[in-house]
Amino acid sequence: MSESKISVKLHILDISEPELQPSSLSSLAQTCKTWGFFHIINHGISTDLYSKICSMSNDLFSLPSETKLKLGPFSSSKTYTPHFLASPFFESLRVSGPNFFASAQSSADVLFDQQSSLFSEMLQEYGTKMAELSKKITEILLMSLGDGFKKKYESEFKNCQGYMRINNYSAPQNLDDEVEGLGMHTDMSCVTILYQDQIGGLQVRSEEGKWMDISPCEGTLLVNIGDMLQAWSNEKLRSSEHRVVLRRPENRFSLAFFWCFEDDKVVLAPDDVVGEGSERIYKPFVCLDYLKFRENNERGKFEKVGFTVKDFAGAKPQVM
Ligand SMILES: O=C(O)CCC(=O)C(=O)O
Ligand SMILES: [Fe+2]
Repeated sequence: MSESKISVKLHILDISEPELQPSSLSSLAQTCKTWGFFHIINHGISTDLYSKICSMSNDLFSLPSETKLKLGPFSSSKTYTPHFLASPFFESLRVSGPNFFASAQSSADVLFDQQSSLFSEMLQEYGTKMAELSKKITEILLMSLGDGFKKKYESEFKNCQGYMRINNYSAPQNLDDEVEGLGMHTDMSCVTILYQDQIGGLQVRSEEGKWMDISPCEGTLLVNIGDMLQAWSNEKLRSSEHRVVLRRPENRFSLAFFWCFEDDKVVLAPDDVVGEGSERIYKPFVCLDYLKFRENNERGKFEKVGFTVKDFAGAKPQVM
């Protein structure tokens, strides 16, 4: 499967800057149209918080399968995705906002014998910070679309909600070649903020269909555009296909935060976003209907995707 070990060079956005230069905004817009991925620096999350969450996550995923399976996918809580659903190497735990503490604690209560709120407190802190960052990032992305778009935050994005997935990739044995840890997919979010550890393996698919590595870069977080924002921006922002390949006999840890429209939001690119003389690429659709489509469709299922928002709401029929 080894196709490419070429790393892509992505725009780096300093999120602490109070005012961005027009050149920085236009470079961001270009990156988002071409790759849909960029790095952020000075995000204010300490390495200490990541080490702690990573170590807690190790404890959690080391529990026996029977214990973890009490959380899903066939239990009522469905917060746990076991091995073999997305890939033999992938498992994850979902923690939902806005009350990340309560969500994490309800999983911790099932998993751990000893009562402790440390895990949930950390995830509450992380979730809150990620929600703040997501708001800031969305506003900057709106500004990158052009003058006057920032004000759309209030009317369109103020009810966005976040959830996160703690992802654990187990170490592949007998590595002659790389293996797929997480199959090709697009995210269903508006934006995703991703922390990946130093193992590497995340890849983005170029517009020409070539897989490019996104190498870990210490101190940065990775942001990518999801399907909701691709549709809302009439493809001025791209939701790129990505995947994870495993090349090293080591465990890999990542933490993905998804910032999404509320379930009953009708996604429709505003006229001024579409622009005069351009066609609207997507028909209006209700967010939850798209999420269900992805969940229920064999070809659009969870991480294994060939079927996304364009197939669901594209104004023109897709050539299959
Ligand atoms: O583990 C990673 O680096 C990527 C995870 C991912 O793409 C996802 O959870 O949607
Ligand atoms: Fe993803």
